[in-house]
Amino acid sequence: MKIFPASKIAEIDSYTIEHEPIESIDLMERASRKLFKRIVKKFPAPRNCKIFVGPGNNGGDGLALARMLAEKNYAVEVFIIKISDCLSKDAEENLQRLKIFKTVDIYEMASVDAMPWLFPDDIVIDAIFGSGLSRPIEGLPLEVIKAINASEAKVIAVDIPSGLMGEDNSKNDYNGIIKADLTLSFQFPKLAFLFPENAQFVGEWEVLPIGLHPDIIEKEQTPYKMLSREFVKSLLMPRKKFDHKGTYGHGLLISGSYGKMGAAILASRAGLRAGMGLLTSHIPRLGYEIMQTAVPEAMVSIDRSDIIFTEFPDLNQFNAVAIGPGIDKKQNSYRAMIELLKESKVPMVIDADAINIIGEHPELKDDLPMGSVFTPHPKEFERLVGKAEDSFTRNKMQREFAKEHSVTLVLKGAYTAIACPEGSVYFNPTGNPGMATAGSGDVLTGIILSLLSQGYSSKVATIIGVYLHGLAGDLAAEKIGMEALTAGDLINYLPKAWLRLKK
Ligand SMILES: NC(=O)C1=CN([C@@H]2O[C@H](COP(=O)(O)OP(=O)(O)OC[C@H]3O[C@@H](n4cnc5c(N)ncnc54)[C@H](O)[C@@H]3O)[C@@H](O)[C@H]2O)[C@H](O)CC1
Ligand SMILES: [K+]
Repeated sequence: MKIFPASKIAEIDSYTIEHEPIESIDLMERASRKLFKRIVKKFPAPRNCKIFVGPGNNGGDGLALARMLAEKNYAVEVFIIKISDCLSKDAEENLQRLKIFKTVDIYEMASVDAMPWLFPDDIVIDAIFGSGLSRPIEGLPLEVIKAINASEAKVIAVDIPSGLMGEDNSKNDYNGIIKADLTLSFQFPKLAFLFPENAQFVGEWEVLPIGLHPDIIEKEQTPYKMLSREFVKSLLMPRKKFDHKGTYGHGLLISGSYGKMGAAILASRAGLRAGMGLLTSHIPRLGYEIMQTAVPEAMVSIDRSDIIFTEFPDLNQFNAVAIGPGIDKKQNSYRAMIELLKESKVPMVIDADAINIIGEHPELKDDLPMGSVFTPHPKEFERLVGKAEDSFTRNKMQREFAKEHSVTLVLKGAYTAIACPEGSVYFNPTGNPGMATAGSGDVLTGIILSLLSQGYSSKVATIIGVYLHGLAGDLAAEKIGMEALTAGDLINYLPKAWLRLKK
């Protein structure tokens, strides 16, 4: 699913109005009907609804919704916040349509003194500003937003919480943003919903399709996309009858050190479960028996060092390489890393301390093999790319890094973001907080290595890998809960994740 910047939404709207064709007031009616149906489904017993309305079409949606709820016998009060002298054309039309309902009290709020008391059982509908917001909120609407946020009422935001910018909130005033319990977004999520610091405003969010024109959605370009099962499934290569293990490639995994052999085991097991034909695990000498016992399917290559990574086997036999899980960043590992980057001609996954080594020695960035994939968590990202004060800026830095170095750069977290060399960013919807556990990243590295070895491009291997990893986490959490989930469970649920993905 594409995610468009707020600035493009008016364009998509106008195209729909002209080419469907549909009157703009009818498009508003269709959108509001979707809101109405969703709200009634969520709160089937009529509740007191207090609807706060702004001057634009977001306010128009609120006014149309008020009429629909009143028809269904919900107790509705409408508060039109006096922000400008007139309402938008369609909002004005909906105000006239609403006035016919004598059961609905309509108040014009010229000052915050007219703010009603909000009870915990009330439903507050936030229809103050939508995608047309152009600057931080001040004055009367700011006071109203603060009062709503101070209440215990359930808050439902129409399209986007008022005050939140669709993308860049780096200069916003956080006091002037509605804190919604539920956000019902028209047709697409907004980019800002995917950033952790905005979760306090967005609450849960859902997308309501409102029938915007498919041609313009197809034609209009955007760098931001949300992964879906259908899309990820369409990227899979089918297995054929006469395939043999050579068909699915041979991966080299460089991992483990003294005290961290678990990372090597997890990444190796995950790699095999993700379908690679052959795996060679290169580990320090102390890990030999551990690996042979825990992962009998893996071949083992032994480092001359007992405890760390200092060398690697002949690379010619491998289709892909991964380095990082559980390695250390000792001086000798850094030296071996210089050689590895120079010699490798196949795509590489670079994770954990391998990222930190490059972060500490930025000149290594000039030797990255084509098709490299980086998988940092936020702290490793900071060491590699730099510090950002907010997620939008971080996302921009991520995109620029991916482009400049021609790499795929994953930023792990809720809605893991995958930035590709050509400038696009894919956000992943699978996964849950149960996966915030030791070894989860090692499993991801193993999976991506496995897919690269099987011949998927770096971009596709990363997309499938990230999606599958999160899906395994979701299936595991469904069965055993989030608290008890460990990285090993992610591997155990990989088979089910594959089946669900291919269903
Ligand atoms: N395609 C769709 O998704 C549809 C969306 N609908 C709804 O329309 C709004 C967008 O409406 P728009 O009129 O463009 O913008 P707003 O309602 O957000 O209001 C903008 C209004 O306010 C002024 N303004 C902007 N920022 C400020 C500010 N900080 N302080 C004061 N005033 C401000 C601006 O100049 C405008 O006058 C979308 O979110 C949906 O809810 C349609 O109903 C259906 C199709
Ligand atoms: K809103």
